[in-house]
Amino acid sequence: MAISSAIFILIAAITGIILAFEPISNQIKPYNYIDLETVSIAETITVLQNEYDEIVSLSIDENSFVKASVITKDGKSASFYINPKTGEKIGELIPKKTIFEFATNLHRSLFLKSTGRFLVGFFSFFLFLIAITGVILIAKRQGGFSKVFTKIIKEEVNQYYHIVFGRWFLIPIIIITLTGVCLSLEKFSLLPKDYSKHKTLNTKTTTQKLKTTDFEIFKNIKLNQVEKIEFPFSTDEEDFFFVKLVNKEIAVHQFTGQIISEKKQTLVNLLSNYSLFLHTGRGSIFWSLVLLLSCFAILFFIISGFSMTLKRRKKTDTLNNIIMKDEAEFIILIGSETGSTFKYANAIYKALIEQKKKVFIDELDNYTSYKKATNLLIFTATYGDGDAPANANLFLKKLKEHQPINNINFSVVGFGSTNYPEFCKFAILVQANLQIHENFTPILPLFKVNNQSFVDFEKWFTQLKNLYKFDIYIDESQIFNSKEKTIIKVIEKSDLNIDDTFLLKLKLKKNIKFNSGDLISITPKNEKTPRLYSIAKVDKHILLSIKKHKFGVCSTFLQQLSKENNFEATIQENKNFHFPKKAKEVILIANGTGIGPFLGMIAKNKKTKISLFWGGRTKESLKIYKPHIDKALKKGSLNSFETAFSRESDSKIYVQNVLKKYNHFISEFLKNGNTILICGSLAMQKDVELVLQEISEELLETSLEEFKQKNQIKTDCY
Ligand SMILES: Cc1cc2nc3c(=O)[nH]c(=O)nc-3n(C[C@H](O)[C@H](O)[C@H](O)COP(=O)(O)O)c2cc1C
Repeated sequence: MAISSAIFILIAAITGIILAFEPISNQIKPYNYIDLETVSIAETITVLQNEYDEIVSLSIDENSFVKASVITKDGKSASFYINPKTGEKIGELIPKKTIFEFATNLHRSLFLKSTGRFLVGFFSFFLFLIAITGVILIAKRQGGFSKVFTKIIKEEVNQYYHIVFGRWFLIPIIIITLTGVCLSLEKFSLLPKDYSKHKTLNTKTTTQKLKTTDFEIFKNIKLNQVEKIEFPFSTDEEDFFFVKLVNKEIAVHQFTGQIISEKKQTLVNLLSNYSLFLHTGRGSIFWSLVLLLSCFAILFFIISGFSMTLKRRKKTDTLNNIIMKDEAEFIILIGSETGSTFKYANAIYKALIEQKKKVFIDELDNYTSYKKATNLLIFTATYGDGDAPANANLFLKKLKEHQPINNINFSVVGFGSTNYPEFCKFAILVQANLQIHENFTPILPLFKVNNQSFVDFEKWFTQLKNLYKFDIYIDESQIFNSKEKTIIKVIEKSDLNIDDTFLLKLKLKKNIKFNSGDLISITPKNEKTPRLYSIAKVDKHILLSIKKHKFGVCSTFLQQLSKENNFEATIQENKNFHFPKKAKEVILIANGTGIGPFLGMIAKNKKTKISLFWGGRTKESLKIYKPHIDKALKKGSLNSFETAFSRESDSKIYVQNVLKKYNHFISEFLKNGNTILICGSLAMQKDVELVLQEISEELLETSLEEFKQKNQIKTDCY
């Protein structure tokens, strides 16, 4: 259905775009410079009678161009545009251009005559339904009808603009589709017929012959109310003037000027006139432009809609179970709407299968009983305003209906985004429902993954591995398209510094977009588990700050590389740890090699006031970073730099100790909605967060959680 309607709607939209130019190109012709409100019928007739032998008809079109059909003094019949004040011919009639003729036919009937007209009307109605259901979907995703016009969070370009344009063009599209349906119904004579007749108002009461230009009625009616005047065909008294006005038709006696009969416009006439105007934009450049933009919007909806569907299909069509549900020991259930959560669930599924585990994977809505299941892993996203995703609506109900056969250990991973007030709310609900169920036992606390962050996910994965003592790894290419693997060349390597740290400058062979804060994933030879390093982007290259661990396979491999060496890696976007756009002030906190991504953020900074806090062992530890810091301080891209050394004196000073001294600065900073980025060891992150928590509680009387919820605290710690 989607494809067939898309084809028809595509044709209608493209031809609609062409046709929108017709009224515009007509309107810009210079034939309507006289204000018709100032000219009466009598005036125009007077001048026409002087100029021509006979007048056949006079009409005013939608562009307010006055057209006269006359017999000229040399006996020829002619039609042209006139100046209604002087009767002069001012231009030839505009012939319909071939392109508009062609587009009109295709638009109206696809060159298929009645069948085509029917199809076009039918699909016009379809588009109306699509628009209405689209709004219902927006409401569902935004968390209710009252939120349809609230701020949209930009998750994905297609999805974002689908909603933005959806809001702007909803009303014009509804108008276009409904008027389209009306016009089709009219063509098939399905609108109520106009049976009304001329009502006789007067019969001739006087024999006095007046000059046409002396008729009171013609003196009183201005041209802006007139659509057409047909002049009497002969001098027979039974031949009248037929005057079609905007709101009625009248017959006027050709000798006395009396109104003989009139016919008021019916509702059906009015409807079809308005349908024609609203559907074609005739006579209005503004409305033609609205129609034009709406056609472009429809094209965009078709393209973005298909693109989203295909992407989702690709992500969700991948559940390939090799055993039946009742044989499985591990059950993986997914709650996902746009499909990204599937990638993670599938990666875990494959990892467990490699461990020769009996695993069954399914969507949350298919929850049922599982004869041999002892472990349940749930991965679920959250939608709307903390609601279940599309394939998980029924889960909580089904959980009550199906009593598990065995006792089951479970772990829930919530996928969500801190951009939404109800971060991972549905996962929280699932966790709570399982927790109070007597047959389910939690093996791990609820884990939340922000914006599909691989780093967040790995934290859960590491705990799962430790808990089950599994030697499993995730095939990253499942999560990050393996095509993205790229060759990387070493262009610079620093000497090994005092704490076995070093800097590595790398060049990408392919032109891949990345930012400071993104991750590079490197899998050493003969190894399966990839290692992640945070990237700094300096002079378009990658700068890594690495600590060589004594038995570290990857860090040793990287340390042994020399200039010009190549190796393979993938770049992973880590949106959660990008430098905030348009920020006035930012605080960066790091220890050890955690300073890495910050070197890139600082190097690129132009307008933001950055305060950097860094903790290391000794002054010597700073040596490899110092040139970058000094340059930035001098250039002004770094505002202040505070250090903490843990092995310089007897009293150990850590970065969190220095932060404490700046408590007032930090509290003001957070209060003003600014962002803090933290990078380095997990132990440091914990201690820093304790200090920030203290500052929030003591000086701001709130919890640090509030700032985390608002995405003011971004972390990348390992
Ligand atoms: C319209 C919309 C509403 C969302 N609402 C929430 C929400 O209330 N809470 C939350 O944590 N995440 C919310 N998210 C973020 C998604 O849960 C998150 O992007 C998730 O990773 C998507 O996974 P999926 O691709 O498997 O559906 C929302 C996303 C969209 C597009």
